[in-house]
Amino acid sequence: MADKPVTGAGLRGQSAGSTALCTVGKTGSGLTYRGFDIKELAEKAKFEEVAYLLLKGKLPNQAELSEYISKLKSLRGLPDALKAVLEQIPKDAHPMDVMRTGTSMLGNLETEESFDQQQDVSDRLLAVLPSIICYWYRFSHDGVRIDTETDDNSVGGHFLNMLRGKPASELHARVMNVSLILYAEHEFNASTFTARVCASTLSDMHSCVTGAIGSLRGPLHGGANEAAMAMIEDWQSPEEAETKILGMLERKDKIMGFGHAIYRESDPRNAIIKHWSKKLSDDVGDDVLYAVSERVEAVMWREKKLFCNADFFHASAYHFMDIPTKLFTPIFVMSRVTGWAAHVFEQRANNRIIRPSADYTGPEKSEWVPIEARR
Ligand SMILES: CC(=O)SCCNC(=O)CCNC(=O)[C@H](O)C(C)(C)COP(=O)(O)OP(=O)(O)OC[C@H]1O[C@@H](n2cnc3c(N)ncnc32)[C@H](O)[C@@H]1OP(=O)(O)O
Ligand SMILES: O=C([O-])CC(=O)C(=O)O
Repeated sequence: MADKPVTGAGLRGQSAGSTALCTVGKTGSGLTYRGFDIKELAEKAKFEEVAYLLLKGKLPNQAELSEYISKLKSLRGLPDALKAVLEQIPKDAHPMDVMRTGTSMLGNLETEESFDQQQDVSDRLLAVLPSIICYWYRFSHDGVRIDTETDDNSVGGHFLNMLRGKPASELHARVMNVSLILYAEHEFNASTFTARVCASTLSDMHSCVTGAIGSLRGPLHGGANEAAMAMIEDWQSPEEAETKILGMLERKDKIMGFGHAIYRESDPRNAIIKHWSKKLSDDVGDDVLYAVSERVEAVMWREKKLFCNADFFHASAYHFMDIPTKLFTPIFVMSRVTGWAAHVFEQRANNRIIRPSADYTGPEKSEWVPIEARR
């Protein structure tokens, strides 16, 4: 794909500030968090280690990591007033709306009174977001009030345990760990930029994260993993998938899970999650969905030179783990909250209110007409 022209549309290609957190597509396809390559992090790190790296600025040593994991485990409980709110939200609500409301309610109950509290407030959010979504999901769908204080060390294992009422297998906990690492941070993407704009007014952390959740919800951003699943789930064979995709391209439909605003050649997270999707496909004895996904990938590249972004093979990977499709994007929130919070810290540390200009396209001069004379 050729380089994109730098135009005002979507602020594409324009620098909107600086960050020490992440590089995206520097070599056309690379991704680093504080200088660490995503491939190495996905292979060697725990998600909690990556969260520490983003939020505290360095990799933890063993003692620091153990202490951090214990801290996060101790922060998983939900206040009664928050449970009461979650119990009011209907079963057919969008789970991203539940995440947004849960975060906002927490901001009423545990308000960030001073920026000195920002680390603790962020750790609390990281620890409690899985509890928020699972408490609501299990109450509204299964009629049970779950205990959100499980003994799992990992955020991913904890999430799966609450969702299913039993500890996750080693394979599933491993895939969740990788997935949360892949989604944790991505420079000035739409939701992170939302958080930074909010932070630039010197607002509180819960407002920044609530706004970011709203931005992530859309299908052009985090909502694409769910939209990709909805697209591929009915296709019974690679041949059917190819016919359907060609029809969609003919109609100029957007294919969810493909393309990216920054990467030009590939999204480095795709090969990683694709590898785990294949392992899960073998694990469940699938002989349709993975093959369908691979064919969609091949057709999109052949026809449009469009590559899978992080979301496409996440769809099949989560599906193979029996995670309901509507919970896919909330998992993204459980991870990206680390990146959002770290960007809020950065914004606060070197702040100027973010307020760009617009090119005016309205009328030069409008004549006032009294209301009774208007048609
Ligand atoms: C975790 C994330 O948030 S990753 C992104 C998740 N989002 C998706 O998967 C949604 C599908 N993808 C898209 O809508 C886009 O690729 C975006 C939003 C990710 C990036 O948007 P842009 O930067 O505006 O795309 P870009 O400039 O590369 O588009 C170039 C051309 O390819 C087309 N294109 C880009 N992505 C797709 C796609 N997924 N399906 C079909 N055509 C596409 C565009 O329509 C555009 O064509 P045009 O010039 O005729 O209008
Ligand atoms: O960077 C972007 O535009 C979208 C995003 O958040 C990601 O790919 O993880």
